[in-house]
Formats: sequence, structure tokens, C-alpha cells
Amino acid sequence: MYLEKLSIYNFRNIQQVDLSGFCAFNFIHGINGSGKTSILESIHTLALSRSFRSRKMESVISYGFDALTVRGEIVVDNKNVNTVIGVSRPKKGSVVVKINGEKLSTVGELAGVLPVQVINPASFELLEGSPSVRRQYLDWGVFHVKHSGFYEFWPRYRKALLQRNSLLRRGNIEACQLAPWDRELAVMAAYIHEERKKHFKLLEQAFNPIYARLLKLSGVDDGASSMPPLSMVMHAGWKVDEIDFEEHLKNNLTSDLRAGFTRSGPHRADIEFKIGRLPAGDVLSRGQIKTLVCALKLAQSKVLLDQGVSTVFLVDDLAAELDQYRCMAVFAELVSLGVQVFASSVKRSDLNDEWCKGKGLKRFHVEHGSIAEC
Ligand SMILES: Nc1ncnc2c1ncn2[C@@H]1O[C@H](COP(=O)(O)OP(=O)(O)OP(=O)(O)O)[C@@H](O)[C@H]1O
Repeated sequence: MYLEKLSIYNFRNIQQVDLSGFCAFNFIHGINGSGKTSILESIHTLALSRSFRSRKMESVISYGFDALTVRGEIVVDNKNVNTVIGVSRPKKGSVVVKINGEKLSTVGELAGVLPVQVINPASFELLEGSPSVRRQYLDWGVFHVKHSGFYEFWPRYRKALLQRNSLLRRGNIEACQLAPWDRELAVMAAYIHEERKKHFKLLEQAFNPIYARLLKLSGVDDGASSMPPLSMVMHAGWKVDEIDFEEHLKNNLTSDLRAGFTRSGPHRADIEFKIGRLPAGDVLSRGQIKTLVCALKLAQSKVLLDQGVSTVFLVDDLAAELDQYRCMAVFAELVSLGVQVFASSVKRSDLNDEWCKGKGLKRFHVEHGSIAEC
């Protein structure tokens, strides 16, 4: 699967741009503030109807305009007909998403059409941010695995959780009032945990060789080789091996009532990264963390690829944070995955032609929101 055409209207400093004929690798360069990230952001909006930078889409709509639109044409492997996605975000009112001209009734239906992975300066959050960032990372993969009913069960879990929490906040309630919600939560929790566990195992298997190669291919001994090994452990959000979730909720009712919310469950799951016995974030350098995060994102893509799902990578200014050896190593992995890549840099020379190993490469220059092939 790859993106073949992209049209952007009123998206930050980009008023109107029509691009086509993308290659496997698409390198975008331009000075600060020229609009490089906005192009990547527009592809993300096409895929998920939202930006990876701003929560409020209003800040993404070009000053003085009422709506933004992004349109893209995707070539899906083994299909003769391209898929056309259109996303319009007005300042007021809700988002409109169309696939092949048909308006979707829910934005959720868009998810999965164009799986994208972002590697940008905020990617550090995967290690250093709150557990929700790591849950999002894990669930992204679980969701994209074909035929996983995850997105059917997760909203049911969330609905039951909201109901239970509102009863807990009310206080002075009988255990029997919670019982139906506890039951529903337990059924959903078992399913969600099982899906996450299966996916995490695949992720670990994909991650280990990629991470090892990134460390090795980066070609410099930065001390990482003498470090204790990295471990990553998934925590379910409750003591899943010891107790059934329904039982656990009953046992913890007093403390949940005191807190006014459900303190444990799949909504509190996390992934723990350690170097030896220490948190990886306390030991690794910024560049080493970024390398680890790249390996994690690449691993997601590998797992999906093994299931026949291809990913588009949006790589924002990698050269600003990784040295050329590590950049080269990351690109070697992208080449071997055979995914489509949109990568940005300030200087043209920050992204090296040779990293693409003869796969198709197109270069674009951005200036004041205007984009030209170069
Ligand atoms: N809503 C908006 N309307 C118009 N312009 C905007 C809007 N929001 C941001 N901008 C401007 O759009 C430009 C593009 O920003 P973008 O982050 O894409 O630049 P960039 O090329 O990635 O820069 P850098 O190299 O500094 O990361 C910036 O000059 C920014 O000030």
C-alpha cells in the first residue's frame, strides 16, 4: 500500500498544493517554518482525521480560512482500483470523511485504511511520557492486525468504565449496583488483555533483531554494547496472573470508592523498559532513546507486514536528533521493510540518496508553503 497523490488545502501555511507520483522514499527539505512538518501532518490527517501535533484542528486551519481539506489517493496491493480518501475539517462543526466519495458515518471507519507511523521529536514520549502513550502504541498495532475485534471491545470497556466510575463518584452505593458493570468490564478486560498479550509477543520477536541491528549498523561503540541488556515487560493494569478481574474489582471496591474511580484494569496497562534493573529512560542518552523508539516503531510495522498490512512512515527531522550512522541504520530497516517513507529535513544533504538503496526516491523543496519537486 502506498500514497500516490496528495492534495492539501488551507493547512497551516499551505494554501493549495497538489502532489502526485510519490515514490517509496519521498524526501522533503526546506528552512525552518517553510511547511515540511505540515506536509507530514496532512498525511496523518488523511489517515486519522487529526494532526499529530495539535489537539485543536482549529490551529491547523490556515489563518483566515474556515476549513481545511486533505485528499489522497492510495494504491492498495492486489487491488486494481485506488482508494480515494477525503478529510475536511471545518472550524465549526464536525469533520467530514469520505472514502471513494462516500461519506463515512463515523470517523472510526477511517482507521485502518491508511496505517501510518510517525517518528518525530515527540517520539521520545514513548519512553518518557505517560503510560497512555505506550498503551496507544501497543493498541495501534493490536487494532491494525487484521480481523482483530479490538475496536469493538474497547469502546464497550470504556463505556462500562465510565458507568462504574460515575457510580463510584456518587458514593454510598450497593455492591449489587456495580455488579453488571463489573461483569462487563471483566469480559472485555479478558479479551483486551489477551489481544494485547498476543500482539506484544509478536512485537518483542520483531523488535529484538531490529534493535540489535540498529545498534550494530550504527557502527560506533557508544558504550551501549557494554550495557546490561534491555528488557521490555507488558503490565496488564492489574495482577492478571493472580486473580480474575471481576474478583479483583470486588476486592478493591473500598479503595476505588475512596478514589472515586476504578484504579486498575486494562486502562492502566503499561510497557516497562529497563536496562538491567534501572528504568531505560534514566540510563539511555537522547540519541539512544530515539534509536530504541525507532526500533519499536519499525517492529510494529514488521508485525503488521507479516500479516499483510503495509505502513506509511512519516519521519520528521530525524537527522536533527540522530547521527548519520543511526539515520543510515534506520533507513536500512525501512528499505528492508519495503514501506513508503515521507521524511523531512532542513538541509537537502541531511537525507542521503544512498540510504534508499536504489529504491525509488523523489525529492521536494518547500518554501513558504509552496512545494516543488527538485
Ligand atoms: N493555522 C496556521 N495558518 C497559517 N500558518 C500557520 C498556521 N499554523 C502554523 N503556521 C505556520 O506554518 C508554517 C509551517 O510550519 P511547519 O511546522 O510545517 O514548518 P517546518 O518546515 O516543519 O519547520 P521546522 O523546520 O522549524 O520544524 C510555520 O511558519 C508556521 O508558523
